[in-house]
Amino acid sequence: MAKRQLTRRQSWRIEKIQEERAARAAKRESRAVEELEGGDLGPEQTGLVIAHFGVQVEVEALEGDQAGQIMRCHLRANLPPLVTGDRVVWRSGNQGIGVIVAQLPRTSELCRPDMRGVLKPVAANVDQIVIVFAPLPHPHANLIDRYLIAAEHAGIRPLLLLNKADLVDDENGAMLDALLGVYRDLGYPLLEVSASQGGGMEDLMTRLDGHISVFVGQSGVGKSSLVNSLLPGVDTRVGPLSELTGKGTHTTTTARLFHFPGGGELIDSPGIREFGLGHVSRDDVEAGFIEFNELIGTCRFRDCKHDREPGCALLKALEDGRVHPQRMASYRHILASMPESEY
Ligand SMILES: Nc1nc2c(ncn2[C@@H]2O[C@H](COP(=O)(O)OP(=O)(O)OP(=O)(O)O)[C@@H](O)[C@H]2O)c(=O)[nH]1
Ligand SMILES: [Zn+2]
Repeated sequence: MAKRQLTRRQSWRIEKIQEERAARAAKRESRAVEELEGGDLGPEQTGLVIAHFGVQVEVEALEGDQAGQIMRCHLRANLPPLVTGDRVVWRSGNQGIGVIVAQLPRTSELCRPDMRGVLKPVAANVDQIVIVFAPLPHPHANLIDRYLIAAEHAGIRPLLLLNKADLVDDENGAMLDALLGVYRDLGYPLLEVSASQGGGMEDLMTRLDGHISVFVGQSGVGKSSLVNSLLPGVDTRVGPLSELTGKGTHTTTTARLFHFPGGGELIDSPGIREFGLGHVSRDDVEAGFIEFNELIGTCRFRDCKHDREPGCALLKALEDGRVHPQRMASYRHILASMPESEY
């Protein structure tokens, strides 16, 4: 989509129109739900939201004869907003359309700021963030640390994945070893693969099995290549079949859940691939540096900025080699990039 500068007034009007549209859609929805509920509904069963389209969702049945089947569902009124990955209770209606009657508790939420800057969940129950990097484009420790902070903040385990292992050579080898060493020492799981040459992909599949994963990372590191090789024959850019034309519609915004043939699930969307450090506080940043955990709160001054204060536990740990200089630099860089008010 082309980016245009909108005036405040224009964006306000667009928002207004969108709100009115949403209100009309909600009204139509509630009539549809009433109609469905007036008819014969199947028993309550659990399902998994695999995609989300405005006021309706696509649900995969998790139990019984219908397990694995996908059904378009309306939402009963007063349900909280659902996102891809949500587990729900639903009932099937006639004509292959169902009704969601309840949302089951989430174990995690991935959030992104919406157009107004308000944090909104975009995926639920993700339990593994695969942070992809490569010899090329040149990996930035700082960016990896930002993803790690986001993962720690969301309470989701990270997996560091070096792709394009085939491009490791004498020139970049030492730099990559040093980079990987820092994270290995911190105890983060690490894997080296090559999406194009196939090396390490079996290990990756094993790591994906039993998890709902998302792939994140800088543009060009090979996320599409990885996903395409793990989901052969699936066009992840194609949305649901349009009822009118029967052709796939390209949905670029909503997240979709895919099953890896080797086990495990992927939730993917362009938005999720760019998922980064949204709105976090100084405390969140500190909590994201897991090696700081036992040090924070032990500085001489309660409001220590760990800059040059005497009796600073972090500076002492840096001096003793318990905190890696690269991580300390990264921590400072991230704090410096945050608005003053967050301090
Ligand atoms: N040598 C090598 N090249 C790879 C590998 N994986 C991907 N590439 C190449 O890296 C380039 C970028 O790959 P993409 O899969 O488009 O990267 P991406 O992370 O999805 O990029 P965005 O779509 O911009 O976010 C392409 O030219 C791929 O062919 C690999 O394992 N080895
Ligand atoms: Zn300090």
